[in-house]
Amino acid sequence: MRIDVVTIFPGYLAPLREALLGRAIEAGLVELGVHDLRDWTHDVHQAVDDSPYGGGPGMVMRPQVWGEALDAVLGEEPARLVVPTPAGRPFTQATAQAWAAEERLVFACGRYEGIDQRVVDAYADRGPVDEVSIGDYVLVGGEVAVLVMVEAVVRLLPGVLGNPVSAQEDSFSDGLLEGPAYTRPVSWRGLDVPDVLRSGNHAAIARWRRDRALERTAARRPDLLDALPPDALDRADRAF
Ligand SMILES: COc1cc(COC(=O)c2cn[nH]c2)cc(-c2cccnc2)c1
Repeated sequence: MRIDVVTIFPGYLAPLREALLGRAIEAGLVELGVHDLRDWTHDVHQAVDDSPYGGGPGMVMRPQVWGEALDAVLGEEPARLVVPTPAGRPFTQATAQAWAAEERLVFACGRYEGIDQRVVDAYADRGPVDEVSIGDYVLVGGEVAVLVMVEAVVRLLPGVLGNPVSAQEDSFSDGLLEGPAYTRPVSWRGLDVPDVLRSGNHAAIARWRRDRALERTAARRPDLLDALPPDALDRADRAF
């Protein structure tokens, strides 16, 4: 997979070259290109924004600069263009799973009040364009959202995670939140590891873990329970 990011703050994307993701890049599992949007400006001020038509607060990013940058970065290769924005569709584990199958992802990091809508419109007939949100809050720019989405996607690529099974057993992969996890020591500050986890009874352990996941999901994310397909919960599950 090749990932390109266009931003006015390339340094914001430096963490992508650290640790697990950095090793995936070094191992050739993923290629990463980070591009400075200002490289496609031609004026002495390297202006990337301008006042919004119709008035209103803040500035809007200019279409011409983005057009030259994305033409150059996208080239002729097909790619999914992703624009992080509070106004986007929710980015979920399902989105990450789908994008992990893509050959190319190109991320456009907006700042100010956003990017002139014609940029999204102009590229919509060249290939898939996704305006996506990582949550219901407003950031100053899309760069942090790109760090989140790239990590969620790249960890799913074959060979990136040491133990791939954990990608399948992720939170959300069975539609529920993960329950509590424990490790040594068995007693810590007067708090003990639940006995069942040390019983060696794998059926009881699986039941206990499922019950804790259902309990946590009902308490913290009832919306996820409502979204489960009807056959997802068996009779023992319905005890919750
Ligand atoms: C491309 O257009 C954007 C992008 C961003 C950065 O992304 C996020 O904030 C985000 C992404 N997922 N959840 C939040 C922010 C604005 C923005 C700023 C101020 C007022 N209104 C909108 C616009």
